[in-house]
Amino acid sequence: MKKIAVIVAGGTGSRMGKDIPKQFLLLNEKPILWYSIRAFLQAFEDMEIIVVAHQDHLERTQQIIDLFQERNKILLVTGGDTRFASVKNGLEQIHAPAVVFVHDAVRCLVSQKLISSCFEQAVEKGSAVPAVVSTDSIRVEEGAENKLVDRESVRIVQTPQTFRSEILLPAFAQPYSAFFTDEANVVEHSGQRVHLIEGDYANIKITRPVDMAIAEFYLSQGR
Ligand SMILES: Nc1ccn([C@@H]2O[C@H](COP(=O)(O)OP(=O)(O)OP(=O)(O)O)[C@@H](O)[C@H]2O)c(=O)n1
Ligand SMILES: C[C@](O)(CO)[C@H](O)COP(=O)(O)O
Repeated sequence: MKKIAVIVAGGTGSRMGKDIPKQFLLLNEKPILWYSIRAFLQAFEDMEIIVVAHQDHLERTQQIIDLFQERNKILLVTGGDTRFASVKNGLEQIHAPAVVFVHDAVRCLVSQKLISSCFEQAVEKGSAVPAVVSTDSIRVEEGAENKLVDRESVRIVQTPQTFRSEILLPAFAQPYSAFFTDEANVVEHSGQRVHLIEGDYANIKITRPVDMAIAEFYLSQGR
């Protein structure tokens, strides 16, 4: 079965508040995106990669791709205005049955173990979406009120969200909805069940400046 990682790097990083999108910020002298590409190249010999980049940063992204000897396995595609549109643009390049990993470029600490688990579970069950239990209490706001939610029933969802292509590609033919913040929602809305697997607390999404310090720490520990 073909293995294809769609690494979405088409965002602008508004919450990070830097001059360049966060996927190009350096950790130990290498851009965040570089670590995400490396993780998938290392996971499987036959991995193919589609990197989706913002139209204003195609050249910068290609320069990162060119750092890899395996650059012939990496295709660069232009992103869209939403994460959904960026993923869809990447998926349009897939023309044969495959296991497809959709991954946030900014989750650069993803482990080999998690990528392998996602693959095995997606082959068996059709989908594998990593998620962790919240370590904080959770409350929902309802108008002026708020109430506690049983946190054991809540999951914090990560990437790579991994699916067999025959499930994922038709789901992305649906018209865009603001609820489509990840692939799990898109697939579920298409009528398919989504299978959750155990995520990894270190697999953080670099979003705000504090996350850079956390990522630096993990890298110094050999991630
Ligand atoms: N139109 C978009 C928006 C997001 N992404 C990607 O989706 C991932 C997760 O999104 P997020 O962390 O929200 O990134 P940004 O949209 O860049 O950040 P912000 O919401 O703070 O602007 C990132 O790798 C981002 O580059 C994308 O490819 N295309
Ligand atoms: C896909 C995702 O990382 C799963 O947690 C998340 O939904 C991305 O959200 P964002 O608002 O685009 O950062």
